[in-house]
Amino acid sequence: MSRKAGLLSELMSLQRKRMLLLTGFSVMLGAAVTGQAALLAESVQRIFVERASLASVASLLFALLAVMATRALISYGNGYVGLKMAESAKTEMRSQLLRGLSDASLAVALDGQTGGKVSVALDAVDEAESYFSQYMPRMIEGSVIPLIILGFVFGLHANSGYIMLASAPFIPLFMILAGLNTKKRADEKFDQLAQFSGTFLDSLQGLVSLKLFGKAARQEREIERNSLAFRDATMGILQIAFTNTFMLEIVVMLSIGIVAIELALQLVIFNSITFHPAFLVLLLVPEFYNLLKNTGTAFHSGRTSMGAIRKVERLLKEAGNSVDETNLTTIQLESGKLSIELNNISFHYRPDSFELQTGQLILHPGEKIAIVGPSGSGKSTLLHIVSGLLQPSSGQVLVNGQPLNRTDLAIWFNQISYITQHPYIFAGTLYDNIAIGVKDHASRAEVFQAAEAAGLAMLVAELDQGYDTIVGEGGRGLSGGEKQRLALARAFLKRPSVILFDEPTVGLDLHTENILQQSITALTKDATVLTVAHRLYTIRHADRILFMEHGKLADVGRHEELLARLPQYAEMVDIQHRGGLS
Ligand SMILES: Nc1ncnc2c1ncn2[C@@H]1O[C@H](COP(=O)(O)OP(=O)(O)OP(=O)(O)O)[C@@H](O)[C@H]1O
Repeated sequence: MSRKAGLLSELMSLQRKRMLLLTGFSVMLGAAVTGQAALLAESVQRIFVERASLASVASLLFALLAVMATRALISYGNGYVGLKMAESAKTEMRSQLLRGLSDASLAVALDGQTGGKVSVALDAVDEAESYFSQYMPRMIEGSVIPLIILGFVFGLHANSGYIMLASAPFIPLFMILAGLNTKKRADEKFDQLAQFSGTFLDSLQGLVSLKLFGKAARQEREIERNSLAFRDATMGILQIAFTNTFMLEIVVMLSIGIVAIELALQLVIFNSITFHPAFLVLLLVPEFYNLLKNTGTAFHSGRTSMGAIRKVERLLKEAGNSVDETNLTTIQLESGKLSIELNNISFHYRPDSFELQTGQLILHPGEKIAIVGPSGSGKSTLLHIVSGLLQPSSGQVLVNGQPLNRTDLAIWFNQISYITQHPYIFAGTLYDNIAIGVKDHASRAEVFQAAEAAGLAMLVAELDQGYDTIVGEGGRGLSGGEKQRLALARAFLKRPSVILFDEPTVGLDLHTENILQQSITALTKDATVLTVAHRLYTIRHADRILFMEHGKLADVGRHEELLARLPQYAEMVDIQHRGGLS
């Protein structure tokens, strides 16, 4: 769905039927309110004024009871529809967020604080609930029932009707004045909450580093500062709410008082009205103002919710409009050897910063390509572009001659494996962590086979619970080499046509490196491979080497060719030969 119309109107358009239902309920509620007052006034008139026997008014009292029960039932129905509206709006917002964030490019995913995004997806969406469960039902009630009551009162006693008509606009006026301020404060509140959540998660994740650098106390103060700012923003909103309620109460009490005095004067001094209609009007007046007052209170919480909805909308905008995956897929890929063409790609993270430029380059099917170059020259960025995680600013990636669009990514991801230096291990069993390598279900035997091929069998044998050992956050830790092997096992299970690989530079002993190398050779046998290479072994055995410098491809060729013609390359190889000491 288009986001041009705004998230709120998008959400409201999904609620049309329920809004109609609420309007119907409100009309019925208006009839019940006036009916209840009429029956009550009639009962009082008969029992206390006309001194009728209880038996003669029994049917009247039963009717009154029935109307009261119906009113309660309709109110319940109103609340239920409101909750259903809130439920579906929250589901819609969360699924849009989930889609938006998972479809977002890597650059967007890395932008901003994770904790802030989590807070928007959880807290802001929850806060948006009252717009649908409170604000909308009260607003509909407030625009239907008071009109019914007013019409009824005008029929009974026009003067009271005029007083109600003259005083009623003060309530929406207060609502609007307070609401304008609430909207701004609600925006501030959610900014504070997102900042607080972001800093909190960031600090938790980096707790070890903070402690080691003796900065834990400083971070504690930062969290405290953020939390106090959030408290102040919340208290500011509550202050407005209390002032608003106080002002509304005064307006309501004054208005009821004026109508009551006017009725008393007409009844006692001018004798221009009888007890029955006067009492009926007196019963209806508080109903009228209470409804308007409830609308005022709901208006306040509605404005707070709008702030939350805007926060969700902003995050959705940042994530980029989620791609509608239906029928947009154009690329046709079959497993096997795939060629990749980089067609004059340029990319920058931000304007006026580092820029990657590839020129024209074809990676042939089954070719083993190594990317080398100084730190910061753009090797990982190039890998991210080829993987589809980053979208080029201009130029195209072509796979088997077909341009790779954002909509094709699901198909493309099915064909590739990207093994980074720090593979992510999810909280779960070792088995599940390997099994995510395939889109469809993999048999246990296939998972075991993949683990064995990746050299994980020895580790599994040492674990009490074997493949069912919980790893990742909160589970058993894994070493750098073990994580790499786990990532390789995922790839073995997937058997991709293209493998993108970011070799770890440090930390692996020769034995582990040997096991990994054997696994990698077996895995990459038939695939097209693009490796950010640090090991001399990989570089030497590559079919071609891309040498990158300042974001550009400085040269492309075989090891011997580059040694002969590119001094920077020769120097790099020399340093590697001397064990990295220069
Ligand atoms: N998310 C980002 N936002 C902005 N700039 C970035 C981002 N990621 C990387 N860069 C910058 O882009 C440039 C290339 O980074 P990249 O990680 O591709 O280099 P690299 O050659 O892989 O480096 P290394 O060998 O040290 O891993 C660097 O100047 C880096 O600071």
